[in-house]
Amino acid sequence: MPQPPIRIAISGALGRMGRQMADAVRADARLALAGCFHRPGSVGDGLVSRDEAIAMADVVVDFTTPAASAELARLCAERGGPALVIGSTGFEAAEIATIADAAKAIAIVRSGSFSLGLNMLVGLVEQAARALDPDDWDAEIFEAHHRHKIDAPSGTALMLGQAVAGGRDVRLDTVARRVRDGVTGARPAGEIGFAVARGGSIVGEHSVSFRAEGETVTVSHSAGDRIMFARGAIAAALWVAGRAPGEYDMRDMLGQSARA
Ligand SMILES: NC(=O)C1=CN([C@@H]2O[C@H](COP(=O)(O)OP(=O)(O)OC[C@H]3O[C@@H](n4cnc5c(N)ncnc54)[C@H](OP(=O)(O)O)[C@@H]3O)[C@@H](O)[C@H]2O)C=CC1
Ligand SMILES: O=C(O)C1=N[C@H](C(=O)O)C[C@H](O)C1
Repeated sequence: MPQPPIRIAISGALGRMGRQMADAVRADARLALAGCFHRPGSVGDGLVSRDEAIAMADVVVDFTTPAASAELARLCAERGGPALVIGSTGFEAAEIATIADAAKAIAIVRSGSFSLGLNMLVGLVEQAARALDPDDWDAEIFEAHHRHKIDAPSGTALMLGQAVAGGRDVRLDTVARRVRDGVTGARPAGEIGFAVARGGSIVGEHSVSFRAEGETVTVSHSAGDRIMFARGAIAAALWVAGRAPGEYDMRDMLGQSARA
């Protein structure tokens, strides 16, 4: 029996990822575009209101801002659905708490990267971090993005940082060095460092280096086109439709959750 298409609403539809998502959904026979919405009050250009889009959808896919995503999660939870796929990055703790609370009522997949390749790399990074003694091997994460990006380090860089911290059985926030400037002192063992570049139209470059006396191990991921983020978000939407309430990530979806 052919399944009816999953109805997808797109939040932030006029953004870089929103436009990619709308094209990808239109091109996918398993999906129907339930409605595209932008900021509240923004209509025309094929847009509907947020309320209309939510009412028509099985899943909302959201690439906007942390504040907009948290508000959307609260709203969907209040109504008992639809499910959510959140790709926004740069969250504060309070916004993460709002999303966690909403996930008690609806299913939410949230990831700093919907790239399948990147999520595979996260597993490799965790494995390397587990194998390489932090007293000898310094972990440093580098990311580069286009000039329009507003948050740093990127959501992906923070995922990679979590993977290093997870492999070392430490909490990232206790060892992360997100910025260096001035006389910083020598590098403490166990620190996880972040470096950031912004410019031009770079879609997304990430690398993790482990450096010891006399040798370096580097793994990296290079994004050439936003379409693969859209394809990953579609895979997440198909996976989360009709799923029990809870907060999920790409690794749950790929069957390799490392969560305690
Ligand atoms: N997880 C992943 O795989 C990926 C994540 N991202 C993340 O997704 C987010 C969006 O990225 P990108 O598309 O490049 O950014 P854009 O700025 O191009 O798009 C975001 C859009 O959201 C709109 N917006 C703001 N507030 C609301 C609201 N309350 N309701 C609906 N729409 C709203 C913005 O409108 P306005 O222009 O008027 O401000 C903007 O058009 C970022 O956090 C980015 O880091 C990006 C790529 C992949
Ligand atoms: O803002 C972007 O463009 C991207 N954001 C995500 C992030 O913060 O890691 C994913 C991707 O790198 C593109």
